[in-house]
Amino acid sequence: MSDSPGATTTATSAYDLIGGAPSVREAVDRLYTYLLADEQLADYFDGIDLPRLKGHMVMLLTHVLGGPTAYPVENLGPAHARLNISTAHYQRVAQYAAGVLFELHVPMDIILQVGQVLASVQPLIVAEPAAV
Ligand code: HEM
Repeated sequence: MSDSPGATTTATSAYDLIGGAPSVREAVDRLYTYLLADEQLADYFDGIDLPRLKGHMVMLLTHVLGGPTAYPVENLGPAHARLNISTAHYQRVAQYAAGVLFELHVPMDIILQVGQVLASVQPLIVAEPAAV
């Protein structure tokens, strides 16, 4: 047991573990580079304010990793509602997100943790099949 003044019991967040803000920014930059280069996905981002979108994604990823920024997850529904996103396209984006984290040597446990959060917001992002 240590009572030294500098001792801390604060658990290191996944955010700190992967290198904090610079790592998150790099992950988001790479993610949108891949999404815009994918011909199945690029059209969704036509006319979108990309710096603003990246800023929100940085906030979301920071939030998910236990970092200092909050992002109201309930905003995801309204943000994607008009886009009519299919499950296949959702999966494509989620796979790119996992791939980017892997590329940046993020530990697999954290990638899986992020993946669970992405899965939990899938219903907010994917359009329900139209009732006929
Ligand atoms: C995989 C899970 C996804 C997450 C976590 C996510 C996250 C986000 C976030 C944080 C925003 C910004 C919302 C705001 O303005 O506050 C956003 C907007 C947007 N997302 Fe996603 N997204 C996902 C999937 C997708 C998919 C699958 C597509 C299309 C294939 C997509 C296309 C867009 C577009 C075009 C916008 C901009 C909407 C606008 O400003 O009008 N997203 N997304």
